[in-house]
This record gives sequence, C-alpha cells and structure tokens, in this order.
Amino acid sequence: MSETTRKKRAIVLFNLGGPDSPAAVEPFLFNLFNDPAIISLPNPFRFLLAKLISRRRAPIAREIYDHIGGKSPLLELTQEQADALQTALNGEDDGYENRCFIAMRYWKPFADDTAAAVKAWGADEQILLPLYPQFSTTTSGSSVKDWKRACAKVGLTSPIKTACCYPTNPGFIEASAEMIKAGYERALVKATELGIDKPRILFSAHGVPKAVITKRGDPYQSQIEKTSATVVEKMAIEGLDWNVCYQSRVGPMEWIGPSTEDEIERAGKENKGIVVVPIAFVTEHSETLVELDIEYGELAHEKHVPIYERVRTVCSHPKFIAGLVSVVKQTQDELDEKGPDDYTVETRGWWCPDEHSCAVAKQPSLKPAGA
Ligand SMILES: C=CC1=C(C)c2cc3[nH]c(cc4nc(cc5[nH]c(cc1n2)c(C)c5CCC(=O)O)C(CCC(=O)O)=C4C)c(C)c3C=C
Ligand SMILES: [Fe+2]
Ligand SMILES: [Fe+2]
Repeated sequence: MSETTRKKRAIVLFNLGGPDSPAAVEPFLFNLFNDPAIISLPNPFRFLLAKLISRRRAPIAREIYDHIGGKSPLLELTQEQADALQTALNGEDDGYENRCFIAMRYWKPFADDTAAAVKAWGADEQILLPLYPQFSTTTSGSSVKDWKRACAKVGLTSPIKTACCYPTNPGFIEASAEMIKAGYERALVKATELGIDKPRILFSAHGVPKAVITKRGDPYQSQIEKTSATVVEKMAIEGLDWNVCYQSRVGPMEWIGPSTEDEIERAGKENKGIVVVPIAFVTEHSETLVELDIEYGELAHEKHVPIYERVRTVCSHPKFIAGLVSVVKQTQDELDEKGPDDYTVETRGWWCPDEHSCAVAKQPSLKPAGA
C-alpha cells in the first residue's frame, strides 16, 4: 500500500518517568505524590502533603540516583523499546503507518507535550500501550487518565483504544522465561560448586499499599501472581522453588507482602541461593539498578545468602517486542470490532477497563502472599 493511503496510527507508550538530573529529583517526587492515584486526598491537603513528602524524600532519592550517574536511564531505554516496536510494526504491511510516542507520568516527556506531538503528526488512531504488563490504578490507570486529560487540553480527537494489560502475553512470558532460565542455570552451577540446595526464584514486583488492592480492587497483585505462575510453567523445571514478593515500600501505610527484604532474610536462614526477578518492570531503572543490585545485594550478603543472582528486565528483547506487536494487533482488533474507548475513570471506576484481560484479573489469587 502506498504511503498516502496508509492510516496513521500513533502508539503511545506509557511509563513512570524518572529525573534527568539531580535538580529534577524533588519536582519529580512532587508530581508523583501529588497524583490522586498515589495519594487519594482532596486538595489542598494532597498538594501540601506532596510538597512535604517530596522535600523530605528528595535527599534519600538523590542518593539513590547518585549511584547511577544522578539520573534515571528509564527514558533512553524506553526510547530503544519505542524504536524497536516502531520498526517491527512498520514491517507488518497491514495498512498502517505506525509511529511510537512516549508519555511519562511524572517527568519529561509529559503527556501534554506528547499529545501535542501526536496531534501535529496527524494521527488517525491512537493505541495506548502502558509499559506495565500488570494493571494498577497507580501506574497504567493514572497514565491513561492523564493522557485523556491532555488530549482534551490540546484538542487531539482521534479515536483511542487502550491496551490495559498483558500479564500472560506469550512474547513477554517467553522473553522472561528465557532470561530467568539463564540466570537460574548460572545460580545452579554455583549451588553445585558450593554443595548446597537448588536456588529459589524470587519474583520481586514493585509493591503497592494494601488498600490499593482491597479497597480500590486493583487486579495488580493477582496479575503479578498470574505472570509468575505462567513463567514458571513455561520454564518447565521440575520441583522449581519459587515465590512472589514485593519491593520498594515507601511511607507509613501497610503494603502488600511478603516483602523482598523478608524473603532475602528467609533465604539466608535456610542457606538458599536466590535468583531475583523484577517481574513488574520491563526496563532497567533505579529500582532495579540500585535497589535490587546494590541495596538488596548488600542485604543478601549481610544475611549470609550464599548466592544472589539478579535477572535483567526484558527491555528490547526481540521476543518481548514481538509480544508488544501482538498486543497492538489485539487492541486494533478490539478497536475495529467494538469501537474506541467509551469510558472514563469517572464512568467505569478505577477497575482495569477492558474485558479481555479482566478475565485474568478476576481469577482468584493463585498463590497467597507469603505461602
Ligand atoms: C509496576 C510499577 C510500579 C508501581 C506499581 C509503582 C507504585 C508506586 N510507587 C511509589 C513511589 C515511588 N516510585 C518511585 C519510582 C519508580 N516507581 C516505578 C514503578 C512503579 N511504581 C518506576 C518505574 C520508578 C522510576 C524509577 C526511576 O529510575 O526513575 C519513586 C522514586 C524513587 C524513590 O524515591 O525511591 C517513588 C517515591 C508509590 C508510593 C507507589 C504506589 C502507591
Ligand atoms: Fe514506584
Ligand atoms: Fe485488563
């Protein structure tokens, strides 16, 4: 098909964003804590609390980012994913000219600027693709809501269809299983040398406050469990020892568990090697490169964990990119069959908005936390 007859399809990739300099740390944190999806207080209370928490946390966060050159690598790595996805989609010859755009939630490029760029390009359709395989109101839900606000602000009116979540997408699962298997085998060699038990796989996901699951009804935790169980099934290793745990707790509220710290301590007591897998992230950033590699690595050493192996995130693994292509196609089919998104957070609530994956989301918890 010629360039002129192909429809222009914008694929908008969402991620959280990260500071691009030490000076950006405090305003980035303010944007995060001022989001009603993170702190659900009315204003002016949320604004004031966000000012207070971001000022207090900024020195700690700056120290975290100091370990990785004072900034987050999230945007560069997301750009690589966007480029790989755009190339793969434009190789499909399905009547679309695709362009991938990035909108970060709490730092640049913000939704307002990206929505203006999508409008200037003249997109006929928009597919929203959160770079979070599992749906949480605190991540994908917040980004989608903010995107629709930005579209209204800049007058971007082309039809939108949202890919809410893809916790068991075959490409994502295959890329993860391949990388985890390689990490597990490295740890197994060390375990054999040390004459100890086989290692345990710890699927470590970013935590959320318990109320986000129990009161708001986020499918996030059950989708994390579903992803982990599907990866384990794909790895097909008999008698594999694995568990799901949650990292990155901040603030005084009760968060979902077990915590990754507690699981590291338990492994130390049992003289078990561990293979740590960041299963809710598809890109490297401070929570993998600093929290997992440095902070939890040191904790593992302190707690006498005999082996600590960290598996990298899928980033631009060709199988993951192929998985994202299939998510775009599935979302396009839904757009063609059912029409564009016809809901807002106000009309549909916070719940994961599409029926397809909610069938997964509504399954009961497969492995109770801490079991
Ligand atoms: C699945 C992904 C994520 C969920 C769920 C999530 C929830 C969540 N996060 C905070 C607080 C912070 N998150 C921070 C950084 C950060 N978080 C994620 C992902 C999820 N967050 C990413 C990708 C990043 C960016 C890391 C980077 O390198 O830029 C931070 C800042 C860092 C720090 O100070 O520790 C905070 C704070 C809450 C409160 C929350 C759920 C309510
Ligand atoms: Fe976070
Ligand atoms: Fe869903």
